[in-house]
Amino acid sequence: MAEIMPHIRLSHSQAAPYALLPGDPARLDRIAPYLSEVQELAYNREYRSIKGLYHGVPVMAVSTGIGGASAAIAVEELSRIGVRGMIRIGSCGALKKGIGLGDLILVNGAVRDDGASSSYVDSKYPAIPDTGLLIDCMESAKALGARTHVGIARSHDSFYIDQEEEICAYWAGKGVLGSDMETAAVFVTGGLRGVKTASILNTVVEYQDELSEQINSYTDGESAMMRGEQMEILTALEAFVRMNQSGS
Ligand SMILES: O=P(O)(O)O[C@H]1O[C@H](CO)[C@@H](O)[C@H]1O
Ligand SMILES: O=c1cc[nH]c(=O)[nH]1
Repeated sequence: MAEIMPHIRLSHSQAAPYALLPGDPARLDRIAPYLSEVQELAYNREYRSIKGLYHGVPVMAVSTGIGGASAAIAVEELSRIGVRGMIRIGSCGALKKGIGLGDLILVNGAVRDDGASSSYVDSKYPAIPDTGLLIDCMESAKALGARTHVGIARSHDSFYIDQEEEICAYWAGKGVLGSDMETAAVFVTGGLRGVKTASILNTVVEYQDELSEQINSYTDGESAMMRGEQMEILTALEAFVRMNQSGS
């Protein structure tokens, strides 16, 4: 019998070549309408998974929970069952004025301020996406008319440390566009395991706005943030179509 991975609770026979990686399991409900022949696969801890077709291309969506540690487990176990392309579709806080709610950040490198990527490899190893998959994302976002910014994100492990504001100001001063918690771990584990990865982040907090207030209004269906989420889902799905067409 095919080996079932201990955390995602999936085996090789259930895999698709491509996977969307949202943090939040609830985001799968908003991905499913874009797919046909949708199957619910598994739900263990933070790892919920579905599979379907997007324009005939088999795609999974697997939630990774909050933080690099659980995201790295997802990348590991998905690569072991044969997934070759993974795109994180997450939310982020902007670190630059002018990046508005619902704008997408297409990450071309991540500051490794998380613990998980450091457990894997020395911090001199770069947290970068697959170049071809990033280009596929950039072209897809442009074709869809999404508001995008291409640049660096900072992946961190906690919202609530005492120096949070100073740390954000420091990285903003270095030209970093936004903060999330998983991109660095996804890029580093993907790079080490030979998986093509990318990360698209939907802005849910503008720079220097009140964090908890905006995260609380994130589920408002009418909001720019929800349109941003729809755009990141479609951008990633279209990028997988391009990746599939190029045979990579
Ligand atoms: O919206 P998701 O993908 O969960 O991503 C962001 O939201 C969570 C924090 O609120 C962290 O996981 C962060 O990276
Ligand atoms: O500011 C934010 C918002 C979402 N996710 C983060 O990691 N930071």
